Amino acid sequence: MAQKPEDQQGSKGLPHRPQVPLRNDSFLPPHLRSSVTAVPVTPDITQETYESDNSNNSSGGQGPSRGDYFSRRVLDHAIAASPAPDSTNREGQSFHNKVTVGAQEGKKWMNRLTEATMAGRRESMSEFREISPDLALSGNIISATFNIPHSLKYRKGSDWELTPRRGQSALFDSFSYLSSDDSPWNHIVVAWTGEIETPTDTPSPPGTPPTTTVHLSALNHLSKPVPIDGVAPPTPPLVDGLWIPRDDMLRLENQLSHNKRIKTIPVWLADDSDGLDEGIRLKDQARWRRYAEHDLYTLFHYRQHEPTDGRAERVQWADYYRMNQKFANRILEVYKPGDIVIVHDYNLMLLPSMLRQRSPHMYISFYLHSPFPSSEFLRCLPRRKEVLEGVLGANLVGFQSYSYSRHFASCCTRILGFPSDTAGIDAYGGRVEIGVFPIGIDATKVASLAWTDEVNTKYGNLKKLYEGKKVIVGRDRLDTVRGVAQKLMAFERFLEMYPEWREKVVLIQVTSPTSIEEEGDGSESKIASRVSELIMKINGMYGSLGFSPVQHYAQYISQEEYFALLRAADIGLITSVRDGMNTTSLEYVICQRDTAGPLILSEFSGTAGSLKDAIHINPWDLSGVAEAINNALLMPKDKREAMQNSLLAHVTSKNVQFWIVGFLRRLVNVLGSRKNIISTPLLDRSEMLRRYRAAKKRLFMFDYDGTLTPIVREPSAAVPSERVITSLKALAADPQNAVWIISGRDQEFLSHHLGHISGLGFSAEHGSFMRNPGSTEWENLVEKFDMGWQEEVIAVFQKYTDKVPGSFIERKRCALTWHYRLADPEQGLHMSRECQKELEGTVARKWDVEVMPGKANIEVRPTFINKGEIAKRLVNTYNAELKALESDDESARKLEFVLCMGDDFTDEDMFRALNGLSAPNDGTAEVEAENTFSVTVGASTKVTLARWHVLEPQDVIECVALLAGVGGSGTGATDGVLSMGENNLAALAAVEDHIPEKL
Ligand SMILES: O=P(O)(O)OC[C@H]1O[C@@H](O)[C@H](O)[C@@H](O)[C@@H]1O
Repeated sequence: MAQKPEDQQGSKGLPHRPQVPLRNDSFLPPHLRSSVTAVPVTPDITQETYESDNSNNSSGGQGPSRGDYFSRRVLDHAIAASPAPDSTNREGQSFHNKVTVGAQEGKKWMNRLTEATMAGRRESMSEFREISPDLALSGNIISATFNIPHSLKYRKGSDWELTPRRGQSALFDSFSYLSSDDSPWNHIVVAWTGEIETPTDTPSPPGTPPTTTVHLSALNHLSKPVPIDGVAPPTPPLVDGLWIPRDDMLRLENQLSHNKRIKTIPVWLADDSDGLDEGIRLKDQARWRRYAEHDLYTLFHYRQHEPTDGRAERVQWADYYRMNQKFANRILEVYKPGDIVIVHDYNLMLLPSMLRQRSPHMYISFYLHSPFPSSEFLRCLPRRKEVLEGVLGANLVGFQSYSYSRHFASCCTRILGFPSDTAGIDAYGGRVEIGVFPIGIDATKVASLAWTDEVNTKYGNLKKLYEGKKVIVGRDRLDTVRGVAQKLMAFERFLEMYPEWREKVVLIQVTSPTSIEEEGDGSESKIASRVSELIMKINGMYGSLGFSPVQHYAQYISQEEYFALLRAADIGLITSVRDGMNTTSLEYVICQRDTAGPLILSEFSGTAGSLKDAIHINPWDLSGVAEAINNALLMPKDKREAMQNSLLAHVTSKNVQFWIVGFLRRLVNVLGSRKNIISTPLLDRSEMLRRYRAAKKRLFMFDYDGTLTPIVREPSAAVPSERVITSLKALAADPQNAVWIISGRDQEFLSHHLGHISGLGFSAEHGSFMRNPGSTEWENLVEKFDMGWQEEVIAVFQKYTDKVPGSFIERKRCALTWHYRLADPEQGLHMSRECQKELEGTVARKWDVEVMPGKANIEVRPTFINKGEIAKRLVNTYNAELKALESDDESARKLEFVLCMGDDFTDEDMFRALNGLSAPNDGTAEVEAENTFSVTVGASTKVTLARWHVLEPQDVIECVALLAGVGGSGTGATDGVLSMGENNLAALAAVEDHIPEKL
């Protein structure tokens, strides 16, 4: 196999050579390796048609509930080179006049421009490795996308017929680039076969009834042409399945994996596709796209279905889940450490976390090609949590525009409760970065396709046909979000408002059928009839016998016709009411390089953010659009050219290569920086257990909220579970143990919920009150402190309570807390920062009190008393008692084991105190460092003074249960092991054996 440029120059002596040989077939699944011979040539993907679904890259056609499967995971976890074309040359002519029109010239011009653009930044692997030198990149990229880039036709026993798939041209062009010799990466695509078409009768598998013909259009009713004029095309007969024997499956895999342009590994989807030993039976093939297209696509474009009883949704969700799982299985067959996985679009939103679960250190990114709605909309989706959590398995999540990324972050905060900012989300103990990467097109390819002889002829014909007329061109898919009806209404308004243009302007609207299973409720035929009605009305009102102002083509058109049309236009009109990235608008800009026809673009298109020089319109404001059309038609040439130059420079420089390379650079950066951030090690439970068992006197200090119980919305609802009570009881019952709860909670709460465990000691309100084990009396440590500050704090808290709906004040005897857990999370956080600032600038200056931000709260308490002081006091007291025993054994004169666990800012005082008490490491410390386990509950990336971390309260409880010998943890790890009551190695090994599984 041909080597990439960099491999040929292995002598470059680069510090990080790929560990996996580049460009060999070890990257393929085993059964496809070394089968390079006799591979039939498949069509070049660059020759794909532009006739349909191409207008919007976001929607290119393409179980079980989450439980706690993911919560327990650990995430360690050109303008550039060439100047923009000048608007004038030396003679003062326009740049465009300089360019000779004609196929060859046009191609050369565009090639020169793009080559210059790319020249300065052709990537090499070493460049990527320099971004993050410590990253072990293999040089391989696995792209996961829903459909393979080909449509498939199957005939038993012969080679498969592969034709380029319609739509998603930008994405497929990015695949071509990554797979080409211009890119330093090895690239492979993992994708579903898509609905397989077969024109002939096929045999049945052994023992099953014979099957007959399967027609694609029978399987996905929405992929058939839309009956725009009320005449439906004939429907092919429905059949019950297509059987593909194993040999033919392998033949396709071989063809796809040796494709000249893009190597693909197909994902086979069928009900019983687990075995695949004999072959595969395909029945309702469209089912695999149903959930994504019916539920996600719709909602992401701000459209909602009527609520249902959920039965159909459950089935579709199960298919979606299984489909994502099949992708994960397929990827893991080829994945090697150091490979980068890029998951594309809404069909595969569960895939990142499914991969993360099975390969915690995988480099995973996710890119959403469609819009992402605001949390107000997303929260209507019954599976909102699963979908968000699925994506959060990625290291980097990319969006088309800033507003989509902002919505995603805000959904993660509002729906999942994860802290987020504009750059990322803190989730599952790690950081998921987000970024904006507007997709581009392959400008060189489009330019070369748009100036062929055939296109030139068609262009000439069109110009002749519409001689003397101004031509407005629209090309959209016929679904509700493309705004075709809005466009027609605006055009009608234009003819009404500006009668001088009647009979002088024609709107050529090409409408292709949708391939999206979006509506399922007949909306697609409703929109088709609405479009027909509007056209009839406009043509009836403003047309004549010899002229129709709207020329409507409800069909796929050829690539040549498409480009001829874009070139022949005086105005490009895009009125989508919502779309991710509109590639037609980008292709229009290329096609207008000589004629500079203005582009009128909906502000609701993701492209609007990048194409600043287009004329932006609101498709809902019909008079505004009409006005924009009139202005565009009257626009002076120099203004049009200036706009065009700027747009063209943007489209050619921010092309598809720029997009994918930018995305990869950012990903490599994110992965590299991940290594440098603070990482507190995960608690070594076997080491802790060993030390525990060896110790004669042990001290335990547990925080309460967020440590022994999860944080809940209503503070009073944070009651200890049965397992917490049983484990604490067992631990405290051991006379060698001193067990304390050190909390910000008040005496009443602690006494009420845990006071019955007589062996427990308590410290309430961050150290203000103490109750010794075995006692019911509380000692007041702040008795002598002036509490005058409380009224001032309450006044400030009250002000914020009035401003933030859902917030409230918790008055304890000493400490005061303002909670915003029930408030809007973003407003709550913002106002809590204001509140903290205000308190620090006023009350805290006057009184000796500390203002502490907690989890969705702010607390104020006297400075001199804190949890750290209590920790010191306990260690000193117990050590003093041990010394008083005057044992001969030196080690028995001090605590031999200390475990302290907490989750928030206030617990850091305990960790700080213990760090002080366990130093120096020369035997003179109050407690030896190796016997001191300070553990924070939360991410390994959290800034903490603790030496260890665990992820969540559940882990704390399992630790307590492990030490106390309480079984039934659900892992079985401790069952029957500690009850042996002996410190034998076999028992310990048994525990250790189970620990990795648990962690
Ligand atoms: O110190 P802990 O146990 O984490 O508690 C912190 C805070 O948690 C909150 O939930 C309580 O309402 C407060 O009263 C308390 O101070």
